[in-house]
Amino acid sequence: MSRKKTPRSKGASAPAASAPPAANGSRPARPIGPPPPARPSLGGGDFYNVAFKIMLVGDSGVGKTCLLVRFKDGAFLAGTFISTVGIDFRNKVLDVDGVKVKLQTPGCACRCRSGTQLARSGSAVSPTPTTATPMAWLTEIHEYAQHNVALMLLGNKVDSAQERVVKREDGEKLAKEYGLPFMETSAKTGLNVDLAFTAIANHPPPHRELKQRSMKAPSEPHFRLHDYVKREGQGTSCCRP
Ligand SMILES: Nc1nc2c(ncn2[C@@H]2O[C@H](COP(=O)(O)OP(=O)(O)OP(=O)(O)O)[C@@H](O)[C@H]2O)c(=O)[nH]1
Repeated sequence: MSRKKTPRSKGASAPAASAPPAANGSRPARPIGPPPPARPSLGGGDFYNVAFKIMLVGDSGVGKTCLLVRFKDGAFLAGTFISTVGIDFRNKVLDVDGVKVKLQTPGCACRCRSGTQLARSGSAVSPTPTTATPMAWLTEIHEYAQHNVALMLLGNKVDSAQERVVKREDGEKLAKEYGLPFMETSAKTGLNVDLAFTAIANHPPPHRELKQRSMKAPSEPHFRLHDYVKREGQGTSCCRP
C-alpha cells in the first residue's frame, strides 16, 4: 500500500501564529526560550503512577538531610554538617505491588516552625526526634498538616551512644501517646531507613489510591501504618539500636 504524498512547495509562506501545526511538519515559530526538558533517566526511569510528598521535620542537626541522602543514594554524608537551606532534588520512584510510587521531598527538609510548609506539602511527614523537642513538632504538624497525612516518629543516630538524646523507651512511649508508629534509624549504617520510607510509600496502598481516583471505588479497610512497620520490621531489628 502506498501513501499519497502531500505536495510541498519550497517557498510556501509560514502559517499564521494561531494556525494549528501543519501536517507536513512545518510549525509556527516556537517562542524564544529553552527547549522542552529531556525525559530524565533515573535508572528504571522516572515514570510513576502516584506521587506522595514526604517531609522530614525536626531540629537542626538531627540528620534529616542524611536520612534523605541515605534513602536516595545509599550514601552517608559523614561529618559534613552544613545546615540545609533548601533541598529540592530528592525524588525516588519505588515499585509497590506493581505500582510506581514517586516519593518527593518538597522544597526542604524542614526545621522551620512556621507551619506553612506543612500546610502546603500534602502527604506524609516524619519527624526525627533525637532532641528533646519532638512534642513541639508534633503539635505543629497536627495543627497545620492535612488530616490524611501519614505520620511516623523516627529516632535517628542510633549508631552512636554519644549522639543519642532520647532513650528508645522514651521514644516508644511518646509515639504511643500520640498514636504513631516509631522507629529508630541510622543514616550512618542505613538501619531502618528504607523501611521508614517504604512504609510511607505504602500509605495508603498505592493501588487503592489509583482505584479510588480512576473508578471512585468505595474505601477499602483503613491501612494501618503501625501494622505495616511491625510486620515489615521483623528481622530488621526495628526499634533496636
Ligand atoms: N552518627 C551519626 N551521625 C549522623 C547521622 N545522621 C546524620 N548524622 C550527622 O549529623 C550531622 C547533621 O546531619 P544533617 O543531615 O545535616 O542534619 P539536618 O537535620 O538536615 O540539619 P539541618 O539542615 O540544619 O536541618 C552531620 O554531621 C551528619 O553526618 C546518623 O545516623 N548517625
